[in-house]
Amino acid sequence: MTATADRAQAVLDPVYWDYFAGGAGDERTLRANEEAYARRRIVPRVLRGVGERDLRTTLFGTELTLPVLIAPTAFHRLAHPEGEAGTAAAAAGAGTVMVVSSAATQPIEEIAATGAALWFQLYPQPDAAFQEHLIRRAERAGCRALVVTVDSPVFGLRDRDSRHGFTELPAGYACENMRDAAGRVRDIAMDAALSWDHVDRIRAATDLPILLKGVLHPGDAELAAAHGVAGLIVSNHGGRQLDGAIAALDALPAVAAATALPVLVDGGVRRGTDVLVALALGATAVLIGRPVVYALATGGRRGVRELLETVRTELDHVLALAGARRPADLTPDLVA
Ligand SMILES: Cc1cc2nc3c(=O)[nH]c(=O)nc-3n(C[C@H](O)[C@H](O)[C@H](O)COP(=O)(O)O)c2cc1C
Ligand SMILES: O=C(O)C(=O)c1ccccc1
Repeated sequence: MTATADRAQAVLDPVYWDYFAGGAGDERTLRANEEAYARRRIVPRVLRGVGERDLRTTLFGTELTLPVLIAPTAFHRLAHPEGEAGTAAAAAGAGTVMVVSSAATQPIEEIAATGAALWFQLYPQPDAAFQEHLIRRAERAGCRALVVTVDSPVFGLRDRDSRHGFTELPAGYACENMRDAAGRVRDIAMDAALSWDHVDRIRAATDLPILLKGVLHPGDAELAAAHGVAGLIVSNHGGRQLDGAIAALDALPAVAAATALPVLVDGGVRRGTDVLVALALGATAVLIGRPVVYALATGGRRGVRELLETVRTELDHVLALAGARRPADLTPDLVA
């Protein structure tokens, strides 16, 4: 991953690089996410007659060819002119799901035209009518799930962006999926007053499965199930929100133990071994954020496809070495 990050830094405007790469505060949580994987050691099983591996995973009725999704990240056109549609084309080619950010810089309909299986990420909006408008649009575009980000009651304080004065998209770019019924782009509202009532409201507004993204506490995992949520994403927003928050991987086991819902995790997943460790510790699948943006910046859709194929090859390989035929064979005893 380091090589791609370095190449991305070399091609990107330094302001955009810092936006993509950076985190909140002292970036402790940003670092902790990767360090948590680096700390784990795999305890492989031998002579299991594994044979050909099978990486397929089904999530809410969609079959993925590998248990690795594309995390929602903002502003893909700042990374590469192909933008979100380039990323989606790679997801389609690889046979996985792209979660499209609320802050995508292309219309969801254009992203969907690539044929990719899409989920739509939603910042819960205090204006109920506007929120319902956004949900309808995502549904009509064919999105198969809603990912409701709950770790952002306020926007994270990111020193790198403050230093650059990077507060909004440059001219010629817009959050195309934040248009209201009159076609005007609205700012993404973050609202610390939001509560579980709001989750209930979103649920009442759609039949799509709802995942909550940004859950770290097992108590919230229990509440989520009680509120009819379909799945969870254990995440600290890639260290961009609450600096000092627990590493995503460290939070995973307790969240997975607290609920029967499918639990996904993101933050710091860089290699096939990381995917193996996350699945062994209770995840049904993982999502990848920054590496996708870096691959898009350096190679457009082909770059992102290459990244996904590399992760697939690595995961297939380490499953064989650890004595597992399929993701479901991975259990916590395989990780020390
Ligand atoms: C540049 C950037 C933009 C992001 N934008 C969003 C967003 O719009 N919505 C969201 O829910 N998460 C967003 N995230 C968080 C990612 O979905 C994900 O949680 C995180 O990047 C995973 O960590 P990783 O980058 O270490 O893989 C963003 C992350 C980055 C790096
Ligand atoms: O930068 C982010 O992490 C992010 O989530 C976001 C939220 C709103 C607008 C743009 C990006």
